[in-house]
Amino acid sequence: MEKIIVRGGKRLDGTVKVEGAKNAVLPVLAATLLASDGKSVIRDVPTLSDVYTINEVLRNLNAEVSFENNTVVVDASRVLKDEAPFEYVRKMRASVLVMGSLLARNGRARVALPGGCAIGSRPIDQHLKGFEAMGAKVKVGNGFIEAEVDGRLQGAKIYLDFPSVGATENIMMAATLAVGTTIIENVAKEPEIVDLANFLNKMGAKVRGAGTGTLRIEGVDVLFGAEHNIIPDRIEAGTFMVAAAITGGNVLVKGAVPEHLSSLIAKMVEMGITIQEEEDGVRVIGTDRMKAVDIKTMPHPGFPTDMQSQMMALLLRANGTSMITETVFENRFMHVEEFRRMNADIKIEGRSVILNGSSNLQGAEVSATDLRAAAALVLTGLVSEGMTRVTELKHLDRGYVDFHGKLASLGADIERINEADETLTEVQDYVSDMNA
Ligand SMILES: CC(=O)N[C@H]1[C@@H](OP(=O)(O)OP(=O)(O)OC[C@H]2O[C@@H](n3ccc(=O)[nH]c3=O)[C@H](O)[C@@H]2O)O[C@H](CO)[C@@H](O)[C@@H]1O
Ligand SMILES: C=C(OP(=O)(O)O)C(=O)O
Repeated sequence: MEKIIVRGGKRLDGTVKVEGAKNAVLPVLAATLLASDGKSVIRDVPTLSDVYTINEVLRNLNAEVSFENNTVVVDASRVLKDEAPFEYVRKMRASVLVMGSLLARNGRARVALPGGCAIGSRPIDQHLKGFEAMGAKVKVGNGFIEAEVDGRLQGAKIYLDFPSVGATENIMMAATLAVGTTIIENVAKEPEIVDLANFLNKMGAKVRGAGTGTLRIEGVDVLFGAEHNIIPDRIEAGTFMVAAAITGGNVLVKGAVPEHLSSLIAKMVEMGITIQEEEDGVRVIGTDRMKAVDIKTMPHPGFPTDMQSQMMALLLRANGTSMITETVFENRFMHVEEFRRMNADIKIEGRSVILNGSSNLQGAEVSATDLRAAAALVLTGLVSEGMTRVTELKHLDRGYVDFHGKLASLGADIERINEADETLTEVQDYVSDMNA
């Protein structure tokens, strides 16, 4: 088993570069299936396990896929299969994003039902409601969802009950090849939605309104492969901004786009942290006197749920009591128990967490419950007394490239080891304690 080992107490200093966004590249790669003519070339693709998984899903559907030097090339011009099996959906829920493309391209899609996951039950009823409104018949059975349409999908007016990111993306992709115009109301406004719409338009689609609450998609007859650069990962950027602040350091997060991070920046400034927008990124200068603040996660441009656990780590170092309310996912507080193992003064009250910033954090062996929790536990380790070991790194690898290496380059005392190497580390620590 692999572990990250962090020893607390180092201030971070230097520059760290952000990768392309996981949550932008996954729908963009799903959208490459819409091109029946020409290859798509997608650049700035991070080497994450989720990217390898979606590439496998595409190959399994009969697309030709290569991934080298952060560039994925997809040729989806052959006849595509229409089934995404459970082995992929189980690994990565975003596999359901191929459904809209397959339905539009083949008139049929069969995708394994995603189960629940560590952050809630995560139904996909809004995706299916959209497909049905466009004329598809949807059946659920034997662990699969099947959607089928006689001929082509038809443009429709669809209202989402909640601005779901995945439903907005899946319905948008399906609507690009529908007959007539589709209007989707109450859609998600995340930067990743805008990135997907930009890519679809480069393929020949007619998508308007991305980034606002309403999308208008005029269907076209055919889409072509296109070239695209993925936007920087605002959640990875935010995670390094917190890393800088939590250690009282001074770090330039290169590639961070301030407009994508406005709610996080506002909260960090409210805490007394200095944030400077520079030409090529965002600089964070920490302080020893951070103020407690309240946070409520919301769809974009509200505070992102994907930054909730990292912010929790940061608030454990602020002066006073903070409250964090999670409104996007029903159960995204699994990391709270792990923080308690690190001596955090923190409790769950319904959909909120109340935490006391004067906690005397102590290193412990903790287990990551999802990818952001993994990052947050490492961040807490950076400021805890003694050694923290973080396990279940498969979660971390879904969303962060070389997380420990990047933190080490900023001065953190951190390493990633196999369990077998740990005995060696313990012996080395014992020897250095004896010599001290
Ligand atoms: C790959 C990707 O981009 N993942 C992001 C995406 O996930 P994802 O697209 O799954 O998130 P959604 O915005 O769809 O989900 C938000 C909430 O809506 C609910 N819901 C969603 C769809 C539906 O049909 N019915 C329904 O009830 C979900 O259970 C959840 O409680 O947006 C989330 C919210 O910003 C982020 O945390 C994820 O990192
Ligand atoms: C929850 C996340 O991702 P996913 O939707 O892929 O599980 C995330 O990126 O924090």
